[in-house]
Amino acid sequence: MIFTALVVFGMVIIGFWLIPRVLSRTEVGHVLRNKWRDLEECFHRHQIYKIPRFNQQMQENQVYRKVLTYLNSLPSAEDSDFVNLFSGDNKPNEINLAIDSANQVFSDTYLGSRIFWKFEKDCLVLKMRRKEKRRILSSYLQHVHNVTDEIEQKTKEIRLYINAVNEPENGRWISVPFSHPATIDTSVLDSDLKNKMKSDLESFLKSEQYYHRLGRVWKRSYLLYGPSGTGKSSFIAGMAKFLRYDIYDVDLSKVTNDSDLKLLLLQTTRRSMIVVEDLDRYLVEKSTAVNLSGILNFMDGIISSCGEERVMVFTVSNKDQVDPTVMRPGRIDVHVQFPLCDFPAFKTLANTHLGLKEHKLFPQVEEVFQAGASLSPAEIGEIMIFNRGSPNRALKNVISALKSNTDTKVVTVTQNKKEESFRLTHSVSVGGALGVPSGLLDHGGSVGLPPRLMYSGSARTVEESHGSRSFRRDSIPTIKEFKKLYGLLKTKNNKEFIDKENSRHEVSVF
Ligand SMILES: Nc1ncnc2c1ncn2[C@@H]1O[C@H](COP(=O)(O)OP(=O)(O)OP(=O)(O)O)[C@@H](O)[C@H]1O
Ligand SMILES: [Mg+2]
Repeated sequence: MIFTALVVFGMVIIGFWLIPRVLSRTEVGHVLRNKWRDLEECFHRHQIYKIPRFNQQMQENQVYRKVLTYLNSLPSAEDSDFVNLFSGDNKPNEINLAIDSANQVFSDTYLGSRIFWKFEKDCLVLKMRRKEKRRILSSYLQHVHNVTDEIEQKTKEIRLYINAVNEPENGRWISVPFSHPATIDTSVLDSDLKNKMKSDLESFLKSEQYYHRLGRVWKRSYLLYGPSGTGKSSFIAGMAKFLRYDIYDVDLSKVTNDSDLKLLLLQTTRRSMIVVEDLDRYLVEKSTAVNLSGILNFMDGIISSCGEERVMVFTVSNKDQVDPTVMRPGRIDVHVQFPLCDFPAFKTLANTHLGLKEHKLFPQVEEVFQAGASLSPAEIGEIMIFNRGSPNRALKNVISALKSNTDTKVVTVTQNKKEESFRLTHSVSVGGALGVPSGLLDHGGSVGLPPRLMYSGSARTVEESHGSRSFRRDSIPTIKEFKKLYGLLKTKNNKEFIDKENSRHEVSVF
């Protein structure tokens, strides 16, 4: 008797333990759950909304597209009976899941209410309890819109827009997909600075209400300043990728007047980054038809309705040459300095470019840096890339390049006044706009300096000189002349940047 009672008791326990598990893991459980939900819904009156795929003009209904994106992101979509697999649009190796319209119902939960979606011929059907529609309908649709926006923002292809001269049929901008490999993390800069920049950008993205409460245009402006080859353009690429914003790269030399600049701004879209590179050069050389007030108005985004949700980025080599009104707080919100390479930055480059964490030549490199030598990260990076097959040779070449830089400086100090009047405003460049290389490597180079710097005659290699002598843009200077110029340039850059050592990697948020 006792034995039978124990057996029954054991079976009841096993039954209670086993049945829920079997039901939760088998098709039977799934079907039963669905049937129970259907039964539950039978006791409620429902409201039905239809979202047609096409409008009366047979154009795609944007709401339909958004809802479809939203439904694909729901966990119930992943668990549904049929799922389609597609390769990614931009990444063919990626496999994406997409819901199948075959007679399936997708359920969603919002503010405690259950909502059902299903496909019908060329439309999506939304079903919710009638008594709940007032409470949740509009905020649910807003929620769908927000989630979709976020997904689209994350997955959208970034484009680079360039202002063309007179292309009225296609608008003033022409665009290409932007696939620059640089990110904020790959920039060799102080990691604290990079984190500050990331959180600044992140907080900008979330600040719409804040800006509007203050009656301000929702935009933020950054000034990236530092000598050529210090990574400003690459950083812009990283910022755009971080924000997932399109880039509008304004070439001021192609802008015909102030109103043309306004027109360009009008034709940019929300969530974009407007970039003006080398602003100091345009202002000093007056090589643009836009005058200072035109640039100031452009920076202020006076046409507020078309200046919303924009990030503006300006780069300059020399901040001191820029009219202070351009940089007043509010017009430029954040200043970021891009310094020449120092020893810690060199070590990062050695690690990323050559895979070296330590090396017996590092103390020697440090010594040369301590003696005041410096090159841009671009110059050092080029030496490393060129010699990447032999880290030893790469380091030796970096040392000789740095030493020749210091030696030339010593010579420069003793040079007569006439030679000192050489002054380059924007002279050595290894990267074009947004880091697109502007010249081909010439492999005939010898020690240290990257061959491109030694031998390239590309337009940007020696761009301008002020003073008693000048090189034509297309002339190729002799190595001796070039080194002389190069040394003089570095003296100027070093002085500026050593003077500013205390404010190194400054981010000032006004
Ligand atoms: N701080 C850095 N971190 C990583 N890479 C860098 C850095 N500085 C320069 N480089 C590399 O050097 C090349 C040139 O850099 P970039 O064009 O961004 O410099 P820049 O400051 O914009 O120069 P310019 O003022 O001449 O336009 C790029 O390939 C970039 O990857
Ligand atoms: Mg640049």
